[in-house]
Amino acid sequence: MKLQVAFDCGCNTRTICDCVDRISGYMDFIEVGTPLIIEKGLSTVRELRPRYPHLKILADLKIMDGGFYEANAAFEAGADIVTALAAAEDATLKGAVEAAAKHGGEIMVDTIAHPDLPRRIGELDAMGADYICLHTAKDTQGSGRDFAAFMREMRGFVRHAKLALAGGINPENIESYTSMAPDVIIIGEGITGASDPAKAAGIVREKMGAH
Ligand SMILES: O=C([C@H](O)CO)[C@H](O)[C@H](O)COP(=O)(O)O
Repeated sequence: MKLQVAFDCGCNTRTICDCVDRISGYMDFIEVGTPLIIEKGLSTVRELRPRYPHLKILADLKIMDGGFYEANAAFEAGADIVTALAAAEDATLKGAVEAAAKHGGEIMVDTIAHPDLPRRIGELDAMGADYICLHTAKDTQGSGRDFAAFMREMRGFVRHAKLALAGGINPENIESYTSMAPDVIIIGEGITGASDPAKAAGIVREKMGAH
């Protein structure tokens, strides 16, 4: 089980490096988050690439159109994994998968807000998504809904792709997610927003165990 740490709002290359330098022993993937890419483009990916050759870099583009072009740009900047949205057209997702094949990279398809996941997950698997991410949107995290239960139901539809889980996961609730045996656990604020990110990452890694 891999740990992806997401760097989103208010981050920049310096603050990411300050945090990664303290927690790199606990983590596997650096996520350059969507808000950061909207603010700074792909420059953060370019700056982080040479500094962390041992960590995978995921560019959270959440591609909705222009699949080949946008994914290709992120791989050229140095990303190992690029995200696209399950709600995109098949042609878009196939283009992103094609760009990944060109660069030896991978595509993570984010199912956020998709209305018919049981059907779409099967199609994503068939299109060659490397990862399928079940994702609770930041804007719904406080709604009181049991998102872990929904993910547990949906994870059964993922047959071939690696499974990633994201959205509101933290050191306190992580067992509800590790119990689904995902390939990747994605955590943003639960680590980056903690008063002691190294302590939070250590607890998370311990609870992820030897998986
Ligand atoms: O992808 C994300 C979100 O859509 C904002 O761009 C986050 O990186 C992901 O949800 C993980 O962040 P937390 O919910 O803070 O753990």
